[in-house]
Amino acid sequence: MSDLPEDLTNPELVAETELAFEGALRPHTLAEFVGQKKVRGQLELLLTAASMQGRTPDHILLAGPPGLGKTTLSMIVAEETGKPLRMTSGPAIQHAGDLAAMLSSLMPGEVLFVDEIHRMARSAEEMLYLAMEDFRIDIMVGKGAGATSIPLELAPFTLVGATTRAGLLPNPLRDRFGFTAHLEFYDPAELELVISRAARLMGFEISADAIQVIASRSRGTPRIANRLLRRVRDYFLVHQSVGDRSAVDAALELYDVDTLGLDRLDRAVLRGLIERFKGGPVGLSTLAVSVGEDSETIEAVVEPFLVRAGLVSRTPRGRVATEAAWNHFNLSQPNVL
Ligand SMILES: Nc1ncnc2c1ncn2[C@@H]1O[C@H](COP(=O)(O)OP(=O)(O)OP(=O)(O)O)[C@@H](O)[C@H]1O
Repeated sequence: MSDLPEDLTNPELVAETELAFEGALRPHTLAEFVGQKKVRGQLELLLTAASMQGRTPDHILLAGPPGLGKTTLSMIVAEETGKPLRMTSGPAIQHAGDLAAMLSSLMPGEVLFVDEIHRMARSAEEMLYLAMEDFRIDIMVGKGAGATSIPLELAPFTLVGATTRAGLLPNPLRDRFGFTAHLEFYDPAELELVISRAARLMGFEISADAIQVIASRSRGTPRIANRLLRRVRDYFLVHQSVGDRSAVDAALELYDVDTLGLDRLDRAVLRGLIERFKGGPVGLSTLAVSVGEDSETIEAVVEPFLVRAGLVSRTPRGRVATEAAWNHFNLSQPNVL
């Protein structure tokens, strides 16, 4: 059975039922997209220049933790260019043939979104280099000494790749993107805008200070903000409460969302760091093993927010719990000599 409080603040997990809800709240244009001012400006310039020259926009890599709007931005690129969008993901491309079939059926100008692009098969990656650069692929026919390659022209397309692990992409692939957008966690004021927009779309009243509380517990992530808002709306409905701060506090307490919005895994990592390793420094893989998770999840999903929240720092000797982390658990940091 799923543990609801844990799921609530995990931006990686998206239930089927949530997809329709997310779809309804997605902004459709760059102007509607809240926050990420720098990335918005960069994308706007890239898309406008391409449209002025009547060409397909350069390939775009969107890098950043889950739930910050990478899928949404890929949809916006398609909407802004007025072209169809084809969506797939790295794990779905396990053979070069899967990719060849998709690339050869693209319409001119189509936007191809590849989520988790760092998880694509190596053979497909190599095919993609040529496709991105020359809009061409080489199809191998036959086997062994008699094998020949037949070039196949492709319609020009824009690849939008999304990754939580830009560092894992091989250089030749990374270099073929005309632009890499690094999505940052949202600050509370931006999340307040995301939440008030979503509340408006969901058609319910909520006070400004209630919005503030939700924003402060959303881990800088719009997906979590929208999810908490949904639970708060349920609470308002069932308890027939007005959308004020005390009802929000009660709703979030019920779902065990702490004051910083930390989830079970965040807390396990922090507690492990403090209790088992006296606050560190400790290496990433040792820390991951101690909480029963793989290093990739800790590095890509858990750590970025803990670092950004000032709870963990990365040092050359390993991860260290900061004083704020000790304080969060009401523990006192031992004196470091
Ligand atoms: N800037 C934004 N303004 C308003 N809503 C946003 C914004 N960014 C994301 N959202 C909302 O947050 C939810 C998650 O966004 P999205 O699916 O684009 O994230 P993602 O980065 O692609 O996540 P993942 O990598 O896990 O697929 C969606 O419901 C979307 O509407």
